[in-house]
Amino acid sequence: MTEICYPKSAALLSVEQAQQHIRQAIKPIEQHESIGLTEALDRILQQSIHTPIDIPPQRNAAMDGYAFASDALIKNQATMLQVIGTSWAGKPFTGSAQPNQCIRIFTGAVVPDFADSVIAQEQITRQADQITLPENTKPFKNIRAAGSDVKQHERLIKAPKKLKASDLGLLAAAGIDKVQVTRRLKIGFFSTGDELTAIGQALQPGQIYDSNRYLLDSLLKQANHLVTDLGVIKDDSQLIEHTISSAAGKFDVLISTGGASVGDADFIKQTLEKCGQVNFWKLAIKPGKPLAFGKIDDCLFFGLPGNPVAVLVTFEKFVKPALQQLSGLYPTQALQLLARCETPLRKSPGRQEYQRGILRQISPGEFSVQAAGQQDSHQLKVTSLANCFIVLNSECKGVEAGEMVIVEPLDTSL
Ligand SMILES: Nc1nc2c(c(=O)[nH]1)N[C@H]1C(S)=C(S)[C@@H](COP(=O)(O)OP(=O)(O)OC[C@H]3O[C@@H](n4cnc5c(N)ncnc54)[C@H](O)[C@@H]3O)O[C@H]1N2
Ligand code: MOO
Repeated sequence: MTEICYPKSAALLSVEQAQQHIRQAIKPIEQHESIGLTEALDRILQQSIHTPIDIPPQRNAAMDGYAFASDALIKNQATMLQVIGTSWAGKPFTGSAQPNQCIRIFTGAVVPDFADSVIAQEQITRQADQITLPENTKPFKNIRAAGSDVKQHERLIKAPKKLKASDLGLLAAAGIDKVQVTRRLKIGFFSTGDELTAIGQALQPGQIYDSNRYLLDSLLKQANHLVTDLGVIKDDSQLIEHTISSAAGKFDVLISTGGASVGDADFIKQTLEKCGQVNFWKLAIKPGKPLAFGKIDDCLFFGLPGNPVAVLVTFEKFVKPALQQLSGLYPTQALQLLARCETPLRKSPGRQEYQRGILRQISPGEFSVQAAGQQDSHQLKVTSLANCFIVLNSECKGVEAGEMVIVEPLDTSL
């Protein structure tokens, strides 16, 4: 009988080492395009923007009331003024006024040059065209100066930045209708596995539904990504090689799931080696150990493990920051909080674990967490229940109930 000797695992790269390898391998995309504001949400701004005008462009009222010159105020006495006109928002008052005159004014309306103060209507009494300002009325109130938000030529937004709703509001306030953004990242992804069946079809013995493709598709859905689903590829080294080599030239990033480990039907790592280069394979992370990362020419390749929870974790920790960097952003770190762990957590030393947890806010700034359920890497229901990762470093040998742990929220509202 021939004895088979399986190679033992070499030392595993840490999460931080792997992230560093990825950062070093990435050259941000330099091509950009000009797009309209309505298309720009979540796109990556490539060129800093300065405002061509003051915002607000003119001095205007912060309250509905009356605009007057403070010289008219009589110390320790009520002041009577005559109302001689109105400044509406969008229809300024164009006349002039004597010192004892004022105008009716509305929030946002231009304050005419003669006036330096606005009083809210609730504070005065009015009879016909006469108003009475109470004694000790304060001057210079309720006027927003031109440029009090942003001065002309000041920088509005520094690139690179992923544009959010308030950025677009700010750009619109400056009258800017177009922005220079990084072109969309072209991302292709596929599943590997003979056992995979598309949803909508009946399962045959030994088959499972291909959940990874839906998970990955959802993780990738973003305004900045042009995503192509390349389907399911059988566990056949030639088919996998053909898929990778023919797709690499068309995408900035290729992502596969499954076939990343050491089984006889796992071909991802060796195919990547054949078609391009493997930067690393196998990490001290759980789940996600057999992640393979490399390049085929300029195309980044992520061979994610097949287990669905490993797909989620490796996407969050490695693919997401890589996509940010590729599109010109600085990769963001996950927000980490300290929470009291309500349940004991089992863990063996050796790999950094991202256990799935349920995080609760007890009071502002005070959190508790519990395991969302069992922690096997095929368990999607527990992952669906979870709203955070509980991060346990590789030396950790388990957690007692009541200990403080680091958590990374997956949802922004608890
Ligand atoms: N002898 C060893 N075996 C395994 C090791 C190891 O170090 N030595 N590592 C384990 C770890 S950790 C993981 S994770 C898995 C990853 O293996 P692969 O990337 O090769 O993935 P597969 O074997 O193809 O599949 C694993 C698991 O996931 C299911 N799967 C695959 N694709 C999908 C999909 N698209 N949708 C839903 N589920 C999918 C598949 O049926 C398997 O159950 O290897 C361990 N083994
Ligand atoms: O580390 Mo694997 O990714 O057990 O699931």
